[in-house]
Amino acid sequence: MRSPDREQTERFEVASVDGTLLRGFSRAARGSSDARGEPETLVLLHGVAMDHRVWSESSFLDALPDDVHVVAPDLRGRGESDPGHSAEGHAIDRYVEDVRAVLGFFGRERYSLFGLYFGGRIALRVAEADRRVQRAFSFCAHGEAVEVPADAVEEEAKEIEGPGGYAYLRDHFSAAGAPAWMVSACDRVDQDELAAATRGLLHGSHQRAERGAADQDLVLITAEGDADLGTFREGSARLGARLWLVDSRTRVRAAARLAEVGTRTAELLTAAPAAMKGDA
Ligand SMILES: COC(=O)C[C@@H](NC(=O)[C@@H](NC(=O)[C@@H](/N=C1/NCC(=O)N2CC[C@@H](C)[C@H]2C(=O)N[C@@H](CC[S@@](C)=O)C(=O)N[C@H]1C(C)(C)C)C(C)(C)C)[C@@H](C)c1ccccc1)c1nccs1
Repeated sequence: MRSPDREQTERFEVASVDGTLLRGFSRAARGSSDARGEPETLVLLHGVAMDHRVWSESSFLDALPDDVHVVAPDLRGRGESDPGHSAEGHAIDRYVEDVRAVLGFFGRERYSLFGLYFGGRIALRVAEADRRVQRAFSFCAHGEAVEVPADAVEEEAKEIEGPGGYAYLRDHFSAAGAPAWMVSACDRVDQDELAAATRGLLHGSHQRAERGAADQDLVLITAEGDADLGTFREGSARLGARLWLVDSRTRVRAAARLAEVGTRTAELLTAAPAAMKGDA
C-alpha cells in the first residue's frame, strides 16, 4: 500500500456539453514524462453499477507505476458526479461527451483509456470519436453490435428501482462469482440513477464501435472461458485490436483478475515505443 502522504490525489470537476458536472479523482504522476514532456495519462472508466472507488478497491490502481497520471471520473449518476436523471440522460453519447470533457479539462495531447465492462464499451466509442485517444483498453466488453433486448433490460430496470433492487444486483453478482469489491460497489449507486442508467443502455449502446485513428492501440480483454469469446475474436480481427485473455471461466469472475491486468496494462503504457510493435 502506498503511504497516503505520497499519494498526490486531488479532486476535479468539469462541465459536460449538457451542463452535467462530472467529478472525479486525479493522481498526479511522479517523475518521468515523454518526449512531449507529458506523463502517460490513463483515464479509468467504471461500469454501470459502480463508481471511481472500484479502481483502488480492486487493487488495479496499486498496479500502476508512479510515473503514470491516473484520472478516475465518476460517470454521471454515480459517485460524486451530477445525476443523468433520465434514460435519455444516460445515453452512451452523453457518456462519450462526458469523457471528452474530462480529456479537455486535463489538456493533454494524448490519453490512454481503460474501461471496465460497460466502461470498456464507452472507452471504445470515445476512441472512435477522439484522436487524442492513443490507447483504449476494454475489460470484458467487446465493441460489436449487440441485441439489447428491451424487455429484459426494462425488466432489470424495474427490479433495480424496486424495493429489492440492491438485493437483485448483490445476489446476481455474488451468484455469478463476482469479487466483493464489485458486489459492494452496487450499494453505493443511487437506485433511481441506476435504473435510469439501465434504461439508458437502450439508447445507443447496441451500436458497434469503429476504429478511430489508424495508430490507436486497441486492447480487448476477456475471460478464457467467456461464452462470447468468439465475438471478442471477431472484434479483435475487425478492429485490429489486441486480445488479452485472463484465466477465468466467465466475464464476471474475470473481475478478480483486474489487478494483474493492471500490471500488464502498465507494461504497455511504459514500454519503449520499439517494443510496441508486434507483441501479443
Ligand atoms: C450476460 O451478462 C453478463 O455477462 C454480465 C455482464 N454484462 C455484460 O457484460 C453486458 N450486458 C449483457 O451482456 C446483457 N445486458 C444485460 N443487462 C444490461 C446490463 O448489462 N446491465 C443493466 C444493469 C447493470 C448492473 C448491467 C449489468 O451488469 N447487468 C447484468 C445483470 C447482473 S449479471 C451478474 O448478470 C447483466 O449483464 N444483465 C444483462 C441481462 C439483463 C440481459 C441479463 C446484454 C443484453 C447487453 C447482452 C454489459 C457490459 C453490456 C454490454 C453491451 C451493452 C450493454 C451492456 C456484466 N456487466 C457488468 C458486470 S458483469
